[in-house]
Amino acid sequence: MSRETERSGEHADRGARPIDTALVIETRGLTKRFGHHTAVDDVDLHVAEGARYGFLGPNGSGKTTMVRMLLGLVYATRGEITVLGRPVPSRVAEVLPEIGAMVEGPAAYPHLSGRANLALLDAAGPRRRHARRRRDRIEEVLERVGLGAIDRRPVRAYSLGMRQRLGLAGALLDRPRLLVLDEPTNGLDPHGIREVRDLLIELNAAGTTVFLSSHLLAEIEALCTTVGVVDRGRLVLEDDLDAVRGPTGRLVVRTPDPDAAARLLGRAVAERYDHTLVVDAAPGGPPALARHLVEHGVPLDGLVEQRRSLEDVVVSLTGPGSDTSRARRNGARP
Ligand SMILES: Nc1ncnc2c1ncn2[C@@H]1O[C@H](COP(=O)(O)OP(=O)(O)OP(=O)(O)O)[C@@H](O)[C@H]1O
Repeated sequence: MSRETERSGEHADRGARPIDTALVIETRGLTKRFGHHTAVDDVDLHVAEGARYGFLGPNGSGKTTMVRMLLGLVYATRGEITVLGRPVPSRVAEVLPEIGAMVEGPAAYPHLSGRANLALLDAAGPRRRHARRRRDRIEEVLERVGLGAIDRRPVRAYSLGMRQRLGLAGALLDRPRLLVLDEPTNGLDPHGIREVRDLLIELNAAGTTVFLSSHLLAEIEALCTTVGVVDRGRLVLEDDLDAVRGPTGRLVVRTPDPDAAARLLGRAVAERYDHTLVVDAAPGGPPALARHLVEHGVPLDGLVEQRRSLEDVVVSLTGPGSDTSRARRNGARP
């Protein structure tokens, strides 16, 4: 799948294209304006069933607005949304029971305990009829998000990380087919971030499609299979992460004797640091270069294709955060 999006130009066939049922989220020409400001601008999003989709963009680029529209919490100015095969917002009530969501930080009653909050959520959800199993469901999701040991303290005494986990527990209550999470690791320490990542990978392996927004490139890179990059409301890239991080046409050579390697390879060496050389690829690829080096007595620790980093791609496609650039235009200090 490769869908580098057009920066301008309308999609003539947009209205005529049938809905792709392999997609759990699809938007066409989705636009949201707040007054004169366009927060989301003509976005065609494609989230495949089973994907871990990372919606990446700088602060103020429109991620939260997009997520809120997907859940029917904000109405679009223009465009169409289909989630799990149903149009949103007109039939959002039919799909919400299959979606676990956490938007703009977890919402909870601060004077109640985490368990009491989950019990209220559970009672309001589609499983409310199975009240006898409520306690088990709550313990199961608390365990999954690493809050199995919480006591009766009210949520107002929780750290931001604990609230985030509680929000995630709430999103998991109904074993959703689709998880929509806005900045799910906000406020977590590195240990917590890793736990949430492992949990999302585990849920995804069991069949849940994961859509998450983040401004954290490393988080998307470590977790996602597909990435959508948004910049000032526009989707500037949507592709599989493997394709985005495609080969650069160079090879990375690690050797205990970089001087000998550099002498042998001459002008093919594009960069050099410590025991690593970045070399223009020649015909035959890594095997031919490895043979050439070893035949000339250059010992090798490793030799791999160099791949573009997600960071390089994103920086080349995006500007500074839209809030920053707007502030600059208005003469304020960033
Ligand atoms: N209700 C609103 N009224 C007016 N402007 C809004 C409203 N909600 C969002 N915006 C503006 O729309 C733009 C996109 O905001 P949004 O919160 O969607 O961005 P974001 O990518 O989620 O940012 P962050 O990463 O900082 O949360 C911003 O410039 C924001 O100020």
